[in-house]
Amino acid sequence: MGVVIIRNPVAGGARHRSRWPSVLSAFQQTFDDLVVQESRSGVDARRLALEAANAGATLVIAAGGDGTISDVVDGILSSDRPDSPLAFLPLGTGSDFVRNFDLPQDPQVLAERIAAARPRQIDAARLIASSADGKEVRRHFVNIASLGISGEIVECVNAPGARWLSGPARFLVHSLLAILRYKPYRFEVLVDGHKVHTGSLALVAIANGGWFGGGMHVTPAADLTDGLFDVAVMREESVFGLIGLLRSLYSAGHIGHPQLSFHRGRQVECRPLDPARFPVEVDGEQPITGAFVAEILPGALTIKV
Ligand SMILES: Nc1ncnc2c1ncn2[C@@H]1O[C@H](COP(=O)(O)OP(=O)(O)OP(=O)(O)O)[C@@H](O)[C@H]1O
Repeated sequence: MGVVIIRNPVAGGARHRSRWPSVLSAFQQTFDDLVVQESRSGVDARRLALEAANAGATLVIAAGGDGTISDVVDGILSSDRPDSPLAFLPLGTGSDFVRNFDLPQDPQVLAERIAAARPRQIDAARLIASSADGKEVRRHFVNIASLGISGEIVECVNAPGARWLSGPARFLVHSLLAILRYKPYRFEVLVDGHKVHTGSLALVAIANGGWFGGGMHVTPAADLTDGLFDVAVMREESVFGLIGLLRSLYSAGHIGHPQLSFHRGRQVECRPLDPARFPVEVDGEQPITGAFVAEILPGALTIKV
């Protein structure tokens, strides 16, 4: 098996669907052994990636947004060939993870850059949580897991009834609604076994990459190769304070804010103090609910970009 593109045909909405034929043609000109597989769901994207890696794909290209990249990473790292190289073809709405790589927009230039790139290692991460029936759930992720208001926004943005709005408008509308309804969440955060917070807060971001929420530069010092999470804890409690804080994230103007602290570590544990209000998002999707432990996996993912 040669080069496999795993494409989410619904990622990025109509704008990306209309671009797809020209993008595909650019990749076909660069890779003569190209196979395209379309996912039917996130679970299906994970399965396709796992099967491609097990079948000996020389390169897996995730074509979609952050959710698709996350599912493909989970598939590759769960396969028998977790060192199978991965590249990205950004076709998502927010496409936050690829901001870490400064990729060219032109599909032909991107395809040539991927073909010429040397494989290298970056960190990935694993979440360990429990399902509703008490079974252990393990899930890889690659960008950011967060909880609090970000989890609530993702829940609303991804709801089937919200899809009538275009991606950016949907994100803006649901962010505003969630902020207007905002009441602080209560949980406990431990970094490498040390308690860094107990009680009310707005948001905790456990980051491998630097961006989430469609361009919010929440952890500007994050390094994909340092073997550590950057953890941002936001304690802001008022609605107006929160609006100001979230706005400042786009330009990384939140650094030094008195209600914010940053931590670094290999393992982060989050426990709800109020289990009914514990919204979690993982790379923009919601694969788990409830308490979890996140572990960094230094150099676990091989990329070619
Ligand atoms: N064929 C499909 N039909 C419907 N949903 C799919 C399909 N394939 C994957 N999905 C789901 O599509 C959702 C969105 O995917 P993705 O994150 O890649 O795009 P996006 O939301 O437009 O971009 P971003 O996350 O970067 O903002 C994910 O929840 C994934 O599980």
